[in-house]
Amino acid sequence: MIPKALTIAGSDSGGGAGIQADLKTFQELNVFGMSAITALTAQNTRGVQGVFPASNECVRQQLDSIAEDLKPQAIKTGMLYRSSIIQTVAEKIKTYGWSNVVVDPVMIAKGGASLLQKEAIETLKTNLIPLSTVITPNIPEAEVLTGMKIKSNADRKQAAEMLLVLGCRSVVIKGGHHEDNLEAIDLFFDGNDFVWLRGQRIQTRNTHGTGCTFSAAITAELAKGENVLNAIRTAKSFIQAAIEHELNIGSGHGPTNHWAFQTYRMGRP
Ligand SMILES: Nc1ncnc2c1ncn2[C@@H]1O[C@H](COP(=O)(O)OP(=O)(O)OP(=O)(O)O)[C@@H](O)[C@H]1O
Ligand SMILES: Cc1ncc(COP(=O)(O)O)c(N)n1
Repeated sequence: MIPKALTIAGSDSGGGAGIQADLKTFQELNVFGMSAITALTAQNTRGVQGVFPASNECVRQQLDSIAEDLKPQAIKTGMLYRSSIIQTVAEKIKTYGWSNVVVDPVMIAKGGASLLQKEAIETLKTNLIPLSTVITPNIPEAEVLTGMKIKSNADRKQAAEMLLVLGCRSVVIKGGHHEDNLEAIDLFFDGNDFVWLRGQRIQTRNTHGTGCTFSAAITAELAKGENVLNAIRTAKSFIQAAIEHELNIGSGHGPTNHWAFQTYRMGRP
């Protein structure tokens, strides 16, 4: 059986983040990729020049078309933009009984553009996060979702505990935004164990789409039947390779190298 994964996210015309990063990642991990697009963005490595959200009906129909014919073994959400799209997605996850749900609570693009309306944060917390197998906030997103400041490792553990109370089955709080100069360390928590996932921090500005790529890699591994922690370990290895073997495309924050994992590194750390 060919594993199939679905991404529900925004399109990045520049090809480094969003739907484009997700489908490239699925492909590299030998998973058939499908997409439901929540918004079109006019975007490049310099920033986001325009955001054009889809109608609820457009999102609904894409999800129905996929569900009626193609059963995804895992799904991820990225940019959802507004409350009513989150509600639509949550309803469809329940209607179709989709499991292995990865929620990347995308809020703000690197250049500062808002990819989620402020009033949608509550809907994300109450409607979507409780349906998720794992959520993958970066540190600023975890701060918004918990209302606490995250500085120390102890803070991050406390935030992970608070996020689990929202109803997700597990959480990984990514460390890309941490001030550590030597390592990029992510924290996994599933209610029992805290696991720190370490990687060498690469000094580069070519990190556009790291979060999307990381959560897409988790989704691809879940679609193949891997457990959550193994899926996250592979995703960490995938993103490490993609940042390390940079491409230098564009004049701003360039995309990561989605070929690198296949080319240079096949295993988990
Ligand atoms: N400079 C870096 N070197 C190595 N790994 C990194 C670097 N930056 C981020 N990572 C890793 O990439 C993954 C994504 O983390 P990050 O915190 O950057 O997510 P994000 O904020 O959602 O992405 P973005 O900043 O692109 O929006 C994590 O596994 C993180 O540890
Ligand atoms: C359509 C879209 N979705 C998400 C992101 C954030 O990307 P990331 O956090 O992976 O850099 C983005 N810039 N554009």
